[in-house]
Amino acid sequence: MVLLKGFVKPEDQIGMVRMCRQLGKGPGGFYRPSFKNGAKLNLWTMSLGKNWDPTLRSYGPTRPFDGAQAPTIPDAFKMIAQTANSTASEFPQINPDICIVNYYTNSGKLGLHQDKDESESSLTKGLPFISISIGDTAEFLFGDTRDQDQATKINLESGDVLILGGESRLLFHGVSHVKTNTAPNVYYAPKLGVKARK
Ligand SMILES: O=C(O)CCC(=O)C(=O)O
Ligand SMILES: [Fe+2]
Repeated sequence: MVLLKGFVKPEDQIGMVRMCRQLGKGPGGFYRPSFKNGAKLNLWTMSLGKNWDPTLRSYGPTRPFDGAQAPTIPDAFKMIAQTANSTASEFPQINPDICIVNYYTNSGKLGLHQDKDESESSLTKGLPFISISIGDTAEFLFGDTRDQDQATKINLESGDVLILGGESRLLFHGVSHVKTNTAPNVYYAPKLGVKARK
């Protein structure tokens, strides 16, 4: 696991927020997904490149509930993710074809989970996912099990990039809470997590 503090320049953070707002309002934009039992997750999400269905736990070109096609991943997002990826030279380099954008309001959170719905070959090669945080600081948990009490806590601040690859690719991770009004600029949204992967 590699954490690049303050990796994304302030002007690029603002550009990403603008782009997410614009894409989020269009077809395939932000929605609040549900668990299998019908309860809603505490975040808004959209998938770029390919749609990730949190209920089916699989990828496809369109999303089942409204038929919307996943918008294309903006080049600027790919560029930032790939530059961060090459900085963490211990991990293989990817050309991301999936980007999931999570938008957390003040009460937003995400339980401990593994990201393991990517292709078999992506997982066995330990291809990294690259997670860019923008906006309010999030308390991020990670560990070897789903046990929240044993997890390590770190703050993900605006502009931080976290890369999980190789041995750390299947770590359990989640967002315990968002620290309201900690973003460096009022223009920024509450926390946005932009995750690029293959
Ligand atoms: O938003 C984040 O920083 C993490 C999100 C996450 O783990 C996921 O979407 O699988
Ligand atoms: Fe995840």
